[in-house]
Amino acid sequence: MPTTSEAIAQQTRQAASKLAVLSSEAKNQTIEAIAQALELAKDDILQANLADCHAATAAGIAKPLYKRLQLDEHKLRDAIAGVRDVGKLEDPIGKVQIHREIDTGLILKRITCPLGVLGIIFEARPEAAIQIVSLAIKSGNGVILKGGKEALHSCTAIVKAIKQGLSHTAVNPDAVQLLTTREEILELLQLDKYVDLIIPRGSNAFVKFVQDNTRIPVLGHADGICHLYVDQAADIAKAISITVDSKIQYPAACNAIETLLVHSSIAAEFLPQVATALQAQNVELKGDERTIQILSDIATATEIDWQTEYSDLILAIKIVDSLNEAISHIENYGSRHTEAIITEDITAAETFQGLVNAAGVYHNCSTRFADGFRYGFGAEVGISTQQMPPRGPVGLEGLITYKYQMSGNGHIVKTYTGANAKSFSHRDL
Ligand SMILES: NC(=O)C1=CN([C@@H]2O[C@H](COP(=O)(O)OP(=O)(O)OC[C@H]3O[C@@H](n4cnc5c(N)ncnc54)[C@H](OP(=O)(O)O)[C@@H]3O)[C@@H](O)[C@H]2O)C=CC1
Ligand SMILES: N[C@@H](CCC(=O)OP(=O)(O)O)C(=O)O
Repeated sequence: MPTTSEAIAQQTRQAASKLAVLSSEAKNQTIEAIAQALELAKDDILQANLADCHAATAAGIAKPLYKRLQLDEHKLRDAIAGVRDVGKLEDPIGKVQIHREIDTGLILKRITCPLGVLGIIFEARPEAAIQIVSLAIKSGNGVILKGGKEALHSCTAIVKAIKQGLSHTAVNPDAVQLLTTREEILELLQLDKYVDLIIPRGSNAFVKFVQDNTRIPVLGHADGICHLYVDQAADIAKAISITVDSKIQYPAACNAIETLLVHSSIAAEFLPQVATALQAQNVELKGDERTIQILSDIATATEIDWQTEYSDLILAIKIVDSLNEAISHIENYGSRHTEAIITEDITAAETFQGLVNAAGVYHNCSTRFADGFRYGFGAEVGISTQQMPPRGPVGLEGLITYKYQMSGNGHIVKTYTGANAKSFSHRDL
């Protein structure tokens, strides 16, 4: 007797195999139908989100996490616009990457194709479900979603609307599914027969837990312990504005900074100004001993602070004596997500961007740019923090694979071996 999750995964697999061979036009019509269905269900979705927000408030959710959970009319409108943006992107499926004559009449092609079925577990951020589904459909994949428990009603209303939209298209609504409990996730992890990729968006511990408990390939989207290093050659005005944006523009996002590293030769001038700007936005500051000598009214940062992703209006500050010291701090405590340097010294910027090992290494701009929409990918499934590709914001390209197609006319390998071996032509067509 299959478990509920197994039955769901089986249905998703069947629906996905049909979706995989749909034309670009049919997929784009489907994406438009999803956008329209979400618009039609707008009131239900916003109502469901209100219920989630009330429950989360009663449970004492932290303010930045509340903002992440909240789906107002503007956020929903932007998410629906994002669906249509994905529709406008080039179809990533069926692209011929290699077209080669191996010998006369023997032709090799490498062609992009969908992965199959994706299992995506994400935090309590309802619009993520919308972004993920649009990318999954455009890349020809079925998708099984599981959102954070605080977003249960919102995700249920969103997926209901999406399925409603799909019911008028060439795509079977079974291609998109929602799981709602942790127990179902544990079952999902065992379903390597039906699921081709698991993407866990969550803490390092959760991503590791998933990796340790499944044979399905895992694309980890883990912690963002992001740093901003203000170099001795920084432009102070730029440094202040970028620090404030990187911290407060969306503090619960994984690409917000948690630690500010400041070169000692600029610290006395920079720190009081940046502290005023950050404190005006209610950011709580913590500093190492040298920082506290300049900013006497802030708390002391300890070893734990360098390891912490606050996801909140809190920032740890450390003074360093060199670019190398900043790089080595990031090497020790960074999570390979997004790291930035503020400097007018091009050599320092190049050294930082060359040596820091992270998915994003930025110069003179905010870490908050780490985002699929801002990179021009239309949307993102999340931000991969693993070393192997896909790395950073994952868009359509991260959801496809390829296959080799070969066509001959009775060709056999024996012809190309032994004393009278024929040579391959290996001619790109
Ligand atoms: N790189 C990226 O793209 C992203 C990274 N993150 C990172 O995730 C971290 C925490 O985010 P947060 O919102 O608290 O997310 P959590 O790690 O608490 O939860 C994320 C999802 O994982 C599920 N989950 C967590 N633990 C388990 C478990 N043991 N078994 C089954 N399911 C589980 C949750 O389910 P349930 O809610 O039901 O418990 C939820 O659906 C932060 O470090 C953040 O930076 C977050 C989003 C994107
Ligand atoms: N790319 C997103 C942040 C990535 C993300 O999903 O973060 P999170 O808020 O932890 O869910 C953004 O810039 O808003």
